[in-house]
Amino acid sequence: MISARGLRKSFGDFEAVKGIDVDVRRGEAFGFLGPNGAGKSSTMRMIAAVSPVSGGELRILGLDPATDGPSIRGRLGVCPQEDTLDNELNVFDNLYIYGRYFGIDKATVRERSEELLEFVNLTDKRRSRVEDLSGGMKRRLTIARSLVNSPDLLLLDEPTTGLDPQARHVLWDQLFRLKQAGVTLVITTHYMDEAEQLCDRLVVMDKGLIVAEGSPRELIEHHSTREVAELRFGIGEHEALAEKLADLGDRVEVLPDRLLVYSHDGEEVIAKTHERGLTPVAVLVRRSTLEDVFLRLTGRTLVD
Ligand SMILES: Nc1ncnc2c1ncn2[C@@H]1O[C@H](COP(=O)(O)OP(=O)(O)OP(=O)(O)O)[C@@H](O)[C@H]1O
Repeated sequence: MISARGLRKSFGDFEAVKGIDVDVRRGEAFGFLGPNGAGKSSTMRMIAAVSPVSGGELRILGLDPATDGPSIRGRLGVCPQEDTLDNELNVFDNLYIYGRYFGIDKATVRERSEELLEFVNLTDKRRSRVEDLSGGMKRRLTIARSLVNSPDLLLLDEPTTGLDPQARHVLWDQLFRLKQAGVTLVITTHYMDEAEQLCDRLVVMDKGLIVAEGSPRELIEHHSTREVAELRFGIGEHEALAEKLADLGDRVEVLPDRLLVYSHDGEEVIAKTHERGLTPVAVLVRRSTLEDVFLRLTGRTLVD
């Protein structure tokens, strides 16, 4: 569905994407995970054929965005980071008018709009004004709109940024159902839980480069330990204590408010910490996540 080789994007002298290789296969959910400024949106806009490639090769659905932009755009669904719904129109007309832009006939687009409203649970809001919708409803309507032309490939740029936890879960559920229906999903996100929930495969991006690639499970197995013991001591104590606890795990990370000890047995780390006469204010043992992978690879947290 997508093939990129040495793909680059520059803005003047600044290189936002510094030569990346990506392959997205039909039917998978593929993610770009990285912090703000990693180059995810710049990559996504090139894939959406709305931003010219600065270097390297890019094929979308086997087509070249430089010469086949209109054909590519007609076959994609795009859900941009910012909502771009038409506030002047009601919910139904946002779908209907958008569908008509694609040249779909009136009866088909009407039927399709009704189906999509049903799919995103907005049927009872069909005559509401867009500005009266909650943030989660607006996102769902944007996703419905991006599906009006029945795309094979759906691009979602930060689909749940700014939504509350419940609205995020509703949206994940809908994206999961789309994937089951055979739609290929490409998602950018800086939420590691979103990447873990939705993506079959992902690339971790940082500063315009891909720093790792694989399924969430592969990335975690390869770059982290099974468990992490989180130890919270008094403010300012973490740096010095990290040295004292360094031998308890594969490695220790110092965050401003806690120590992370990476080990296959987190409970043992905590027991040994107490044996050494150290008493953390709070402890937690958890499984490694993609956040730990990112920290390992870049030395920073995703939400910096
Ligand atoms: N039109 C532009 N002109 C100049 N610089 C840009 C432009 N668009 C993006 N950039 C810069 O390119 C870098 C990558 O931005 P990009 O939006 O691709 O990152 P991102 O990973 O999607 O982050 P975000 O989640 O904040 O969108 C940033 O440093 C950004 O300031």
